[in-house]
Amino acid sequence: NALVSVAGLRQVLSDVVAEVRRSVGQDIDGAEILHSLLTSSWLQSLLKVYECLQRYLRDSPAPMLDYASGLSLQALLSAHDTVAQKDYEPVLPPVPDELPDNEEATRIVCLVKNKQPLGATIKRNEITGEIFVARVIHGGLADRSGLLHAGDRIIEVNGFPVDGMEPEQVIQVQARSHGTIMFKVIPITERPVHNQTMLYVRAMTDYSPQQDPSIPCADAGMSFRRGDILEIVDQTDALWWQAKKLPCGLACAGLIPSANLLRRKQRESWWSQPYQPHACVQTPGFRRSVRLCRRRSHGPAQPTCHARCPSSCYNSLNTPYEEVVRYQRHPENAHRLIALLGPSGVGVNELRRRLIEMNPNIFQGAIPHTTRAPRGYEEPGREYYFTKKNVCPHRFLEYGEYKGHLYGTSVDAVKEVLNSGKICVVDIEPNAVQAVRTHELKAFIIYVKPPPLERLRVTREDAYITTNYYVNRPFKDEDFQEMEETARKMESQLWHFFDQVIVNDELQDSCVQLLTAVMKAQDEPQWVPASWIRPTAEP
Ligand SMILES: Nc1ncnc2c1ncn2[C@@H]1O[C@H](COP(=O)(O)OP(=O)(O)OP(=O)(O)O)[C@@H](O)[C@H]1O
Repeated sequence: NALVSVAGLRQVLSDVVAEVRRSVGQDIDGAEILHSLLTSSWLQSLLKVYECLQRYLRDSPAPMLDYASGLSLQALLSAHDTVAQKDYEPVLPPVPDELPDNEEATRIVCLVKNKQPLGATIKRNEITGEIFVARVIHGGLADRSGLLHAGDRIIEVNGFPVDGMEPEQVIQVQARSHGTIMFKVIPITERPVHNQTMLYVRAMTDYSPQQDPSIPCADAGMSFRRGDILEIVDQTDALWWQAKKLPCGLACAGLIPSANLLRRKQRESWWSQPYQPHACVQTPGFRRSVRLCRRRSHGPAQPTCHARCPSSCYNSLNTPYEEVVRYQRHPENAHRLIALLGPSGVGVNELRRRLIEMNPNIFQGAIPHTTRAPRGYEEPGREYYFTKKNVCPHRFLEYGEYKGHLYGTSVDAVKEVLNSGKICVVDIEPNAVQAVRTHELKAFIIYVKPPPLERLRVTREDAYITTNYYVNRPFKDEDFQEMEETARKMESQLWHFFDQVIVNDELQDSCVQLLTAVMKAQDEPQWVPASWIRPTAEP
């Protein structure tokens, strides 16, 4: 017995190795798999069995009584019979007697209905009136049965011939049945080859099947929000994909528009909307901090090196889904850039300053460039990099002008901190989001969100706001309202880029949350754009 079990165990372990190899081949993060594998309850149970067997081999226990082995065999057989005699619900109806002559061609499929939907959609051939299975939803009842396939022709449902019926009538027939439902089908002869590779995407837009009249079956649809991570499980249909939302609670997938279809829908709705002058978060959100003099200007927006639109307006029109992969920084690789973003006055600088103060050996800001002359106490490369040239030709994350001089944070300044082994923490404007989401900086973007108005009033009672004219004064209700308005705009345009959201209510709590998020970004697996890891991949 022990030998048989050891052989079985060996089989299970080699299956596990094969599974790990397959997953590694599919570019899943290795450490995460290993962790989930080692903590899985079944492996623990398996190891316990193994230990028992080892102990058995070592101690070679002998039965206390001669007839003990006979007794245990009897007990085993009796347990087997009890289980085998149990009636499992429900009883399936008998297979009909009169099968058509060409019985080879038909198949009787009985499915036991539970609370779940059937997980298949149907369509009618408008010329012949024949009813077909249009699609089988991945992980649904029909799919798990393995007996119904897209393209199967349905002849009867619960004994009712369905040819010529409207799809809605067929659905009514099946809805009336309780317990089991029987289909008579002519299976499709050539099933499409499923050549699925695992694909994960980040949704760059919101979608609701209930508001989409073009979806073949709204009940089979899946809604999602910008920023959600979706696992695409079926792309057979060019228009309607099947996907699951992660972290995955449901076994059953839902229908979502394919990238092409969604792009088309977005363009159509974009054209049909009344013209609005560019409504991106530009100047209203600009920080007032003196540091970079990115003052709120009352004139038109300052052009910046990265003056492209930061938000969904262009970006998500081209890429409604961004392909993502699981990425975990290797301890020897540079840290990910930590980019903080939030409406002016919310506390981005305060949080950044406190984080760096907590441990300046680990956290550091990037040193800005300026075209102004150094002051007496300033040392080049400490407060600023002093440059005579216009800062724009450098690769700048952002820059602005103050009293005729340019100030800016360059990609190189960020990289210098990262290359020194420290964690670089910067605060960015909305228009720098794209500039930090790159293969080389791999920014982890933290959005600092204002708490509700009543909490702002309480927590900011003794705080001071830096106004446009660099005057510190207590916060007023108008400041809070402006902060919330900017927050709304930022969220509506950039939500899908946020890796973490911190509501800056109690400052101490926010600092703890920030530190936790920063360490998580460096040490735990995260979803990142696939193009960061495979730079040659299509963006
Ligand atoms: N959670 C908080 N509770 C109380 N006061 C806070 C909190 N967060 C920030 N503050 C205070 O609010 C004021 C504005 O914060 P901070 O300067 O960090 O804003 P900011 O988001 O960087 O905006 P800007 O760059 O426009 O100044 C500061 O006086 C800061 O100490």
